[in-house]
Amino acid sequence: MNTIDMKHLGLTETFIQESQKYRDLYIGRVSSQFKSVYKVITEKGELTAEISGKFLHSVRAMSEYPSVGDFVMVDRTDNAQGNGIIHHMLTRKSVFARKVAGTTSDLQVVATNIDTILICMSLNNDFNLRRLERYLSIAWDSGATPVIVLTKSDLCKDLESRLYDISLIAIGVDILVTTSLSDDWQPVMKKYLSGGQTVAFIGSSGVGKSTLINCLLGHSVLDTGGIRNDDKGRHTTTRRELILLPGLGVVIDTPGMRELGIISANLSKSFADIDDLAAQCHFNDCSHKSEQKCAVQKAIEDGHLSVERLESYWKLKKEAKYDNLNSRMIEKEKINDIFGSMSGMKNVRKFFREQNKRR
Ligand SMILES: Nc1nc2c(ncn2[C@@H]2O[C@H](COP(=O)(O)OP(=O)(O)OP(=O)(O)O)[C@@H](O)[C@H]2O)c(=O)[nH]1
Ligand SMILES: [Zn+2]
Repeated sequence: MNTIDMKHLGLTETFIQESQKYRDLYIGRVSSQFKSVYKVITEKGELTAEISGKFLHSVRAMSEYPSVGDFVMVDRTDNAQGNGIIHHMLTRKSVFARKVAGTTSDLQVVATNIDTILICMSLNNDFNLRRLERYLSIAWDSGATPVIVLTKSDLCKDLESRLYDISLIAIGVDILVTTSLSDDWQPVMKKYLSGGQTVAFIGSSGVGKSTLINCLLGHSVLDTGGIRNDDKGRHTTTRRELILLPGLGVVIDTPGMRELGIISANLSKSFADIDDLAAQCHFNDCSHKSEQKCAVQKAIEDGHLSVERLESYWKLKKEAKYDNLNSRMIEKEKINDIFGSMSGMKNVRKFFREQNKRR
């Protein structure tokens, strides 16, 4: 088995230091999770592992279970003597969570320890500024840094005006223009992956996320919207969720990142312009609808702010009803909501097991 350079897998000094608390264990990174079975990459390769009983009992909230991207302490580096046991999880630097479809209150950690979220939007029919605002809000909330990746530039005739429109809503965010017909964009994108950094791609189906990942890899690991793989491909149905780019870093590509349901959003960053205006309204609790001396309405009248952007802000605000909390805090709130009145952790564990069954 090849040895893996753990630095390229995202292992930083901070994680190494924290790991030193745990003797006789090895550091690994979770590459996939299916029910209670994890795949963990260590320096010796990938192994199958499960959580120790003690870990299970120490868990206080669902978000404390390991997810794809987490660094964990595991008791072995291969499966020669059976499944590994995960004893601890190292402190996360970012958390990407979403609400579980069909329920109003569950929040699920989708992926962790992402440095950069590459928000993909195609320059042809998928182009939609309101959707971009939504993705930016989600990305900022996770603790990772968003970058806008505009795809399929070969299909776009008015790039200049699109870039201008985006510059008005994506304050302080890098923008990258790509097309699968050339690889001019690759050096810039690789900047976000160098030195073992972790990126994740989000964006609507069909915008070209898999195509970009395959281009970066130089070969095809992911099915794209085109022709299906050959027979070999069909049998290897479990898709890779954590992809190591040799000499660079890590791409996280989990189904959860692709199916963004209702969101947890940080609007103070993605709509900083509206917040700044609101601070100038005459009334502290101005709703920017019909109040006198409303700076937001004034900006609309003066043409400095579009009605669509304000409506998008309201819509997201309503959707993300816990709008002042970030994902991590919401996770805690949810647990309190769900289990506060019941008999504690027994229920949390039961809930987690049922969650697993449902997946
Ligand atoms: N013209 C053009 N087509 C592209 C480009 N990038 C991708 N495509 C095509 O767009 C289609 C969808 O690409 P995918 O990479 O599968 O899209 P995806 O975002 O991974 O889609 P999901 O897996 O559904 O999330 C495929 O037919 C690609 O060949 C591009 O730069 N230009
Ligand atoms: Zn106002």
